Amino acid sequence: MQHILNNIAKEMARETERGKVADYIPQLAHVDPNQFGIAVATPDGKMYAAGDADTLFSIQSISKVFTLTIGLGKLGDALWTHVGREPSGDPFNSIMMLEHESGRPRNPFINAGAIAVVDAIMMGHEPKETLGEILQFVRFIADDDTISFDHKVAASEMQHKDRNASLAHFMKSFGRLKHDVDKVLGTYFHQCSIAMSCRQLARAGLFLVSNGVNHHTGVRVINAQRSRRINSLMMMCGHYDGSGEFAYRVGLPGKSGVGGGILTIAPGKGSIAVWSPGLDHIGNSRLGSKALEMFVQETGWSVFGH
Ligand SMILES: NC(=O)CC[C@H](N)C(=O)O
Repeated sequence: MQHILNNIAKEMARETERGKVADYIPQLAHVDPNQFGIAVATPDGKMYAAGDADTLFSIQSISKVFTLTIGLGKLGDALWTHVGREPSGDPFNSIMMLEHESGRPRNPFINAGAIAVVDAIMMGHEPKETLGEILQFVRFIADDDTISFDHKVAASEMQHKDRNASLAHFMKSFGRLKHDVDKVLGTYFHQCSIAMSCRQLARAGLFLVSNGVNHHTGVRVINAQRSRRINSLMMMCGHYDGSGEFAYRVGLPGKSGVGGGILTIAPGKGSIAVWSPGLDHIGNSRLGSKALEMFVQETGWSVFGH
């Protein structure tokens, strides 16, 4: 495994087409695109890593997997009255389908859906309390109390919130959001600003590898059925309108973020986190996807076989 990761990191270092760093969040535009990291955590407690696997990056939309897990824990199936679970085939920040579907977002991984989920888990609480809960959960699954928000990234997004604010106000006009729009957005931007390394992220994904149990800590996080369902959603919706392409090339549940990270789950085998800040036109990490494609080719870890 270590050999495979070293080879992938070496290949990626040679790449010249590295994609484009997200610049609509000015704080992310400063990130050096010449970075690449990969880490694999396995249920037997092993961790393999190569490249910039200890560098912290903004997990952005990968956080939507964690808030979905919290939301299902709090509301159970009632969460599905707030958000659907079908692939959108649209960009992550699209407003189009919201009107047709009366303000109920298609799935929890597009921005509108994640905003609806965070509104649901706030349940009358102040943003600070909800953020404390989200951070506590991420630290718990990653078994790492050093994980924190990057307040500069959150502030940068708040300053350039127009698109997400439009989505939120539009949903609110259908009576879909319970809380004040700015409070919901502030909470959403902070959840997206969580900074983690590939190693931390790979460990955080372990509970989805083993039917809800994190074998690193030995603790059951969710039940097996819920774990299976979250993985299905990641497979179908985790890369927005690039989800089909990711399934075709990699064949694993995965969730990307515009910080350039991708968390990928190989059920029963391991949790793989990759990071490279340059994005493709859809907003998914260009080298991250490429590295994962190489990884499944070498390991045969795709759920569809070699
Ligand atoms: N795809 C993403 O990672 C988008 C998340 C980002 N915080 C946004 O709302 O635009």
